[in-house]
Amino acid sequence: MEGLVSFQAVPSVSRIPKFSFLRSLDLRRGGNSLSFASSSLPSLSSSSSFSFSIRAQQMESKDGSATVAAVSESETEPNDLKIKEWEVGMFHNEVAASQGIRIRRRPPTGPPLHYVGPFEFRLQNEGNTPRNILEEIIWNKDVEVSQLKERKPLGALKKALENAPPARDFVGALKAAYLRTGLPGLIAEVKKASPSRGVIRENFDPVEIARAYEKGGAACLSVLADEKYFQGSFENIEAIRNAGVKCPLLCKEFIIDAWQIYYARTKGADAILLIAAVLPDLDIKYMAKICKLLGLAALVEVHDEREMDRVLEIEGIELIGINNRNLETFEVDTSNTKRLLEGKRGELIRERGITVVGESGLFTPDDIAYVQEAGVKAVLVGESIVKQEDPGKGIAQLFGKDISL
Ligand SMILES: O=C(O)c1ccccc1NCC(=O)[C@H](O)[C@H](O)COP(=O)(O)O
Repeated sequence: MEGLVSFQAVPSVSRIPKFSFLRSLDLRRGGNSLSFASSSLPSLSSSSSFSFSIRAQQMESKDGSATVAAVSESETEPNDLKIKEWEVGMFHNEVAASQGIRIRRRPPTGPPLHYVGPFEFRLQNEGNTPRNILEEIIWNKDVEVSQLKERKPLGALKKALENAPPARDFVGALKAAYLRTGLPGLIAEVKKASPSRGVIRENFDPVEIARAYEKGGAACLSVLADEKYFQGSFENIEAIRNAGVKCPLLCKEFIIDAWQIYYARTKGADAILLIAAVLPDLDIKYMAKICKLLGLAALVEVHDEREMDRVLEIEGIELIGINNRNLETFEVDTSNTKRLLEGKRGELIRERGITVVGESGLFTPDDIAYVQEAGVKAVLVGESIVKQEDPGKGIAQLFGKDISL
């Protein structure tokens, strides 16, 4: 029988995926679909649903089962590396899913093809398309970073660190601003465009905007590095730093690889962003350690209670951002900041002296007062100030007074 047969399967074996099952796969008919039996199926979270397509001559026995047996090593060899890469990606996704992370990492080249005798298998991961904008950004970042890493290996970056300007105290600058003004320290964002708003500022000169922010009383700056979705760049960070702007700089990038942290430092960044919706706990721990080593601050961003609880479990976190924007849906709700700082969580944060940053959707003095009342000592603001003709004056409007004095 020639044709395309596909079926859904939700394997429950919990361990690192191994593809030895390909060497002996037993396919059985179950109703109008096919089911399979194997003792060594890849371990997947219960939410994952994998469809297997089989395009081949199907051998059927009388009871409706089809058995694919014993494929030699030499037949699988060309595909082995891809399979391994895919396994690692799947394992990462499984760990992430167990921590409530919905953002999956990109399958390296799509799922690998498997040739088993006359059979050809492709494991398809729900069509291999990102499920939301954040996932799409992360999948693109994966490709981008691997290309950049080839051009500038970590060894070269470590060497370049010797010529990087010294890291400045990002958290210290926020605390000093709070003490000086009695208002949340401002991280003013140098942001040309965003996926939710499109182009926010047409005549975009990053250095001019950075200078205006500094003059207007910003404590620190956040500079978008992502090119594809935000029209930012690492060169903007470098240009602002080289122009002599004194405010410490946050590299606003989607960090998925420690390499990016070193890269940000070589460009003059003083802080980086770690997004809990994207990074499993171990990655956050590991990356926060690298930041310490390089003298960088790590702003760990959360959006919901589960992410906040995960981050509070990690020792040594000094700076937490609460994003009011849901990065999967773009929905903005400033009451998110308040909700996440209520009760035990707020107590723990105060006890530990963690600085909390209220992020996104802040437009008016009332918005600032609202998140300050909720417990933040800093705010991260982009759109409302960057779109003003004079972004420095935009700051005065946002706070309802001149905070530069
Ligand atoms: O801003 C977006 O559309 C966006 C989409 C997907 C991922 C991240 C995104 N933004 C990052 C931010 O959270 C904001 O740039 C930052 O908090 C400032 O927000 P705002 O003051 O609302 O510009």
